Amino acid sequence: MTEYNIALVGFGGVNRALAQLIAERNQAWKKQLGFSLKIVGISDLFLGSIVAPQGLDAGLLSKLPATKGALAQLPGGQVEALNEQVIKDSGADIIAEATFTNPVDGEPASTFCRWALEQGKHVVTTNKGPIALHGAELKALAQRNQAAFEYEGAVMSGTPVIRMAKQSLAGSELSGFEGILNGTSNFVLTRMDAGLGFAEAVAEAQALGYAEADPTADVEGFDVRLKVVILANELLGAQLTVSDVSCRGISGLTAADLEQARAEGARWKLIGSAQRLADGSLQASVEPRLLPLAHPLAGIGGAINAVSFNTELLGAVTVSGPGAGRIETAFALLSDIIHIHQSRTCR
Ligand SMILES: NC(=O)C1=CN([C@@H]2O[C@H](COP(=O)(O)OP(=O)(O)OC[C@H]3O[C@@H](n4cnc5c(N)ncnc54)[C@H](O)[C@@H]3O)[C@@H](O)[C@H]2O)C=CC1
Ligand SMILES: N[C@@H](CC=O)C(=O)O
Repeated sequence: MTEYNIALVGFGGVNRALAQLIAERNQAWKKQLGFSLKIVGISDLFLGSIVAPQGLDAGLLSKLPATKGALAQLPGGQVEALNEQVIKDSGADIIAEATFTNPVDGEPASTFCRWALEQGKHVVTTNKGPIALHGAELKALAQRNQAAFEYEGAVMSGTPVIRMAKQSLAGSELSGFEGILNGTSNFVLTRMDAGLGFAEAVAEAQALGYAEADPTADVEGFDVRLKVVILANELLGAQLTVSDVSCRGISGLTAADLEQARAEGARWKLIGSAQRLADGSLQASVEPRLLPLAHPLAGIGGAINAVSFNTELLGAVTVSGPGAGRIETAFALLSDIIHIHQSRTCR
């Protein structure tokens, strides 16, 4: 039975939910999955940091008060976020990186990934910045150091999309995709349809742990733009950058627009898409689209997301499931760890 030492970088909603899952399920994982996880370090900008090669109590951690420097209350804990020390010196085999997504340059999360990969430590991350903005470099670094770099949760949270499409749609001649790829904006549109104001709906999405630290990224489409870049580069062999994807969010939609759509038997949805054109070029966009109710994406409500892959051999293949949520996204980290474990033990 394998025990992986894991360090958590960023201890907000997602990594705290991972600690909760470890506390509740580690024993069951030994039997079901053939491994368990020991938390040997945590760092967080707000909570501080701790290195504990002997292992930390995941149950206690998942209930740590969300107060400034709270990790300093634990023996050996510090008020400062000593990210580099936690990544390099905690004895971690795996770094779970879940700090803020920076949609402009992907930092400092990309540097956290580099520190880990340079030392041959595996990285699992839900952060979209490093993959969308530095994906090729980080994948090459991982390969050079025989480390895994996994990021299933970066698109559609714990709903299997990236690995599923890469593995199971290989050979199907994928030509593009369109999808609802942001839980917050879809939740906001659904709540506005039920009569809530825009700001109240955004506040609800924040309270439920769906929104980015700055929800502008959700409602202006910047988050979906990163996801379109990730999917296009992973699945369509593209080398897109964010500037290749036109982007408009939902902040311009009013209650009157939604009401008019209802009257016309349609719904507004924020759609991210990329399509390979006949000349081989790729057209990619993020924009609100008015969908007739019969459209497969029109009925997707709340924080649920869905993506339809266009393939030559199967036609459209649509995957739907949670697009955001703390436990849902922590599951994505678990699925990355399972993938790492299986790749190394089932050769
Ligand atoms: N919450 C969700 O539903 C999903 C989140 N994600 C991504 O996962 C990541 C984490 O999400 P959440 O946990 O919800 O966010 P969060 O905002 O709850 O937590 C992020 C944590 O990272 C810490 N942090 C920020 N910068 C840091 C730095 N430089 N050094 C150390 N710690 C730092 C913050 O103090 C905060 O506690 C984000 O990148 C987000 O975009 C991806 C899919 C779904
Ligand atoms: N804020 C994002 C979280 C997942 O990427 C969303 O709402 O989809």
